[in-house]
Amino acid sequence: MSLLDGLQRSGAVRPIDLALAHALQRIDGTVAEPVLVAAALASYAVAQGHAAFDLDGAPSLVEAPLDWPDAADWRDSIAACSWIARPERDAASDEAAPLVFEDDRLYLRRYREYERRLAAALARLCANELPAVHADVDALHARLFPQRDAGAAQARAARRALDTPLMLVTGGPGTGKTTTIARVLVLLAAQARALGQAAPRIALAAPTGRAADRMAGSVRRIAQQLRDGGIDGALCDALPAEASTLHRLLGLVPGRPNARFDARHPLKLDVLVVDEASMVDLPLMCKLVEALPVGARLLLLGDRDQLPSVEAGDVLAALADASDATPSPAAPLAGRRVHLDRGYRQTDALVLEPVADAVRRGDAAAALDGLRAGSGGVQFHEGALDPLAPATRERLLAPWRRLIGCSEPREALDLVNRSRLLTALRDGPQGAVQLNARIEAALAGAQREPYFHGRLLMITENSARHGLFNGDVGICLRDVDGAPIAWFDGSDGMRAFHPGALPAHTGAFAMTVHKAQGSEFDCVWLQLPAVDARVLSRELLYTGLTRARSELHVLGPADAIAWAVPRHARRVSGLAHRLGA
Ligand SMILES: Nc1ncnc2c1ncn2[C@@H]1O[C@H](COP(=O)(O)OP(=O)(O)OP(=O)(O)O)[C@@H](O)[C@H]1O
Repeated sequence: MSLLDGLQRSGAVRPIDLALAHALQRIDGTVAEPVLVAAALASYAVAQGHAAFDLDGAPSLVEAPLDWPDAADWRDSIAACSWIARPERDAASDEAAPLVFEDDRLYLRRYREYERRLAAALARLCANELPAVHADVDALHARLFPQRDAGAAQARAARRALDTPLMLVTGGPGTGKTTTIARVLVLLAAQARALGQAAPRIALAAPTGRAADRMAGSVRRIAQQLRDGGIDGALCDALPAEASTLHRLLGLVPGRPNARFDARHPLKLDVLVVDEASMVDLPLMCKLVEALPVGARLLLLGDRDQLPSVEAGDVLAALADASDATPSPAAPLAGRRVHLDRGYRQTDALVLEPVADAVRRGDAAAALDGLRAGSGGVQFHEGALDPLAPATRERLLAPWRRLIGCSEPREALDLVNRSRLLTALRDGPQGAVQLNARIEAALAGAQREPYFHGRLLMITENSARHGLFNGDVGICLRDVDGAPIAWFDGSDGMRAFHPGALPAHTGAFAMTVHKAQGSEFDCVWLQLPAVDARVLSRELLYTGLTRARSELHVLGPADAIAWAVPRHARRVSGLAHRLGA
């Protein structure tokens, strides 16, 4: 049996990946079989979140015991194929070739172009000349960041942000990224005033609606604190009260490839702040940076230890690596990042840092010790494989049961958003689908209705027509006549939909950690699987743990910690290399 047949029979890759190989075979019967297989894998790699297929990575990309070609032979046959461009050998190599082989990575042309365009756009952005920081602004900086040891990294990040058009601020939850950048925006307003310019046009954006709402809420709170602290109100007015999703900002409509704003029709702003940058994928980051007008500033906030974007990328990690490169003309991002590592959040109860830090560092034994010690709001239900078992059932369901007596949509949504069951997997007994169904059955009780009072819903597709987007969460409530209505949060208040008219959606009491990226909950129940799975990674565990604000329950075998912590959810990408790392 040929390798291509073997790949097909294994069921490990998608029909569309094989279709690319078969199309190539039809066009040119002389294309060697290893090349056809590599083409299928280049397509499959993108679906797995990689920008390209790394030739040495076949066994870890495809879960099937196949006899992979010898790496050197594979390389040679790819290099000899006229359907694959080789820009390193021939800069003008065929623009029409569907695949590009570069740096030992095989790309679908489109993704190689996204990487190349993003690297070029970032280099252009970094080359923008900025006026020198005015003395008044330095004075205000000193006032906003009184030099205490604890806040020194924040002060440094803010000062650096003033004199660079691109700045990355990385750090875990509650390390003060938003606090720092909000003060930077006040300083930029002061700089414009000192130079006799109009106040800067500032936009706040994030990859998901929830993350955008959370950011806007934080910035509004910080603006008020600054006003209360005696900072000039006119400067504080420069802080936007709202934030939008990146899709809305760019005018990207589902199903249409082109954004309303792009390099030829740039965004009308001077400063763009993007939160949760770890969730931004390669195509979106490319479109975003290209759409910035000349002279604009970009401030990226994120936590590189979290899961990378679902779609192709791991852009934040690449940018962070590029910012750590030795300064040189080939490394435009060098020195443009500050990492904040001290947590400030007022947690009353939750002491998460020892466990989260151990996971981040890759120390499984320390993570397990921290979980077992179980102090400060962290509880490890060691060996528990079913959160609905008697030991935890009522504690898990209690906050959602309270919804029965609640008829006010916003109050109900706030209540239900306080607690969430997160899973590593989607399917199987410890997966989100089954657990959610069982929770719904327990809560619906006598109602036995699919859209029972208090059911939590999550939208799973983008629908511009409804103004509802993948990941939006809403609540079903019965109206006075007993008819079910689904309520979703909107910028103008709660919006009502007939459940039958909603775009694709699912129940959301239990959801995967992937779906919970960008959200936080007072209480998180994190169910780990009984058996190892490839999605179980250090980043997944870290992201799951850090969604909790005041109470965290981890359920699962101790082994799950040992499986997850050594495994990285890293992605194949050439972006850092293009930026001199
Ligand atoms: N230097 C500081 N001194 C005291 N408190 C601080 C300091 N910096 C931040 N905080 C407080 O810590 C909390 C978290 O800050 P902030 O929201 O800015 O963190 P973040 O890194 O943006 O968090 P997230 O990743 O969740 O968005 C806030 O309550 C803030 O007031």
